[in-house]
Amino acid sequence: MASPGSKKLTGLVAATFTPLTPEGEINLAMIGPYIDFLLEKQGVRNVFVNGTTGEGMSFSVEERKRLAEEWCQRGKGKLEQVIVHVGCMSLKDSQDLARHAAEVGADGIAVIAPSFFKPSDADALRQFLQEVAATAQGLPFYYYHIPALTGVNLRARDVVEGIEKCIPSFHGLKFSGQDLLDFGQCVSYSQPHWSLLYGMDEQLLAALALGANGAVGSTYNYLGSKVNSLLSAFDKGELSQARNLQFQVQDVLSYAVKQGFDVAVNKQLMSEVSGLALGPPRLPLKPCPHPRILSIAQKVQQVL
Ligand SMILES: CC(=O)N[C@@H]([C@@H](O)[C@H](O)[C@H](O)CO)[C@@H](O)CC(=O)C(=O)O
Repeated sequence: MASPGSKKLTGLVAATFTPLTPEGEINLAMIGPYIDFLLEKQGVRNVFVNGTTGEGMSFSVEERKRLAEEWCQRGKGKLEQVIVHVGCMSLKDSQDLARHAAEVGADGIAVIAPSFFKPSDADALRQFLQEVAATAQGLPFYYYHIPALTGVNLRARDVVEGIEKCIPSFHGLKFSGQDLLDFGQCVSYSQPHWSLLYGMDEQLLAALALGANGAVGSTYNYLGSKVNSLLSAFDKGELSQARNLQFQVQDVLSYAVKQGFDVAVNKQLMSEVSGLALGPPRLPLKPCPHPRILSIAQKVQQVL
């Protein structure tokens, strides 16, 4: 298990897809080859498991445990960090997953806002996060902000207000929102050991300019190498090169959106580009016709 003084999470973090068999069962055998692909072909050394891209909310607690365990075991000595998303509608399920993540050697956990019964204010959400974090004390904890999917439109800046008083293991946030005012205010409030991870791949450069330390996203599964170049151009102050690389990512994503882009399409795209058989999505997501995937994959190949 990671210690409180563990290495700060920076750089690219792939929000992983969950491999399924053609029959729709979790396919643990794909995780080893998936890790090798990320390391060898994308230069991506961190993963975010069971999140949105990984359809985490569509799996049972038992399935999520088996997935977390496999990613931690296979990633040991290879990946730098495995962050496990443990958010659920039920506080008890989240606590169970958080405890389990600590037991299997995750490097951190993240929690999304519950979205059926929504927290009425930032304090209610902080209390929910606190009760989850307390079951995995010492394991770095990240708040996962994704208002477009949760419908919880609390400002992240309000959520992190005084958060370390109730969550001593708080290490930062994964900000998957468009509101760069809110993101900037989180950065300016943050502590040096926090990681501010941005989650909208199409506008990462803007978040880097505001002080993001890294990024968690779905496209880093297959555009990781390209976006690593963007990060190093930005670090060297080569802004026009960084902008050019961001524009290429934007071209791919705006093309994909025009074709119809969701987690199911994205997963099939990853299978097509990587050659890894990741299988179908789980219902309610539905597979998409293959020609559409091929056309988006061609667009991806053009920028590689
Ligand atoms: C809504 C959504 O899926 N957002 C993605 C992005 O990486 C997104 O796919 C990308 O910016 C393209 O729109 C991530 O923020 C999600 C994520 O990190 C996760 O899987 O937990």
